[in-house]
Amino acid sequence: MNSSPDAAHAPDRVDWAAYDAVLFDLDGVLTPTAEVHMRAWADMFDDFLSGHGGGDTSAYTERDYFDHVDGKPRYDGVRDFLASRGIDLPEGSPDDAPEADTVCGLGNRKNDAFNAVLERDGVAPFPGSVALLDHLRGLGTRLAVVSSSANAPAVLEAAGLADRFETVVDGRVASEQGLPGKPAPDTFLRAGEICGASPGRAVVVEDAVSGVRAGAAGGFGLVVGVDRGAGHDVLTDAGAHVVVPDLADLVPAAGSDGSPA
Ligand SMILES: O=P(O)(O)OC[C@H]1O[C@@H](O)[C@H](O)[C@@H](O)[C@@H]1O
Repeated sequence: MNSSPDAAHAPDRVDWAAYDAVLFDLDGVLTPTAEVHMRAWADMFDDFLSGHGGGDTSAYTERDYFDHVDGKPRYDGVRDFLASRGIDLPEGSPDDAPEADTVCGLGNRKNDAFNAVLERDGVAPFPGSVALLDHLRGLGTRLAVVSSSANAPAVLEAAGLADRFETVVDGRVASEQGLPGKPAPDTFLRAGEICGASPGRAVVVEDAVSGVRAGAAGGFGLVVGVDRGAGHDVLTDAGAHVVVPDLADLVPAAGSDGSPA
């Protein structure tokens, strides 16, 4: 990138050819599934809070999602939200039944709700994101998905995007390899390594504050925030160099960078 951060990071000036790899978050970046996660979390927490005695049981809001849950691995989201309300539940274990009032039980309850919607409605990717993927494929850029979700492979499959990426570092891979989840940078660093790109030559694309923080903490060459509700300024403050409402805004016009759009 050139020396002036503002000019260098203006959406129409992103020089994709300056990077070896682009590391995409999935839910809310490539597919509208962040909304499905959001709905499933809200249904589960509404139900839980209405029947719980201690701590702050006031209504769960969209702000709670963005501040405490968005972009984090499943049980981290449950734990961080409950902590924000002063509610202490036993951790339990991933095998817990969805009815169990444990951190894992609540996470599993939400996961069942998420999968029911995915199965019922399917998912279509954001057209602007597909346009950017097409552009990057034309440039030969190496592409990865870095998602906190253990459901990432199923979502990619359902969206018809499974064959677009060289690697998928998802929630399951992270726990198998002992990698801390977002906002720690480790999952992005791992994907960059697999794609043979140093952090300075890789781009992180994220819609969640926790994910943007991970990109900033990893020292990536460019951190793109996609504002699907977290807020432009919030994403900028978390460390995004560029914030756009849709990735179509980052697809250069045909021929402007020597490649087809
Ligand atoms: O699908 P899983 O494994 O429960 O992952 C949870 C998280 O996955 C992320 O990709 C979403 O953006 C989060 O907001 C969500 O809570």
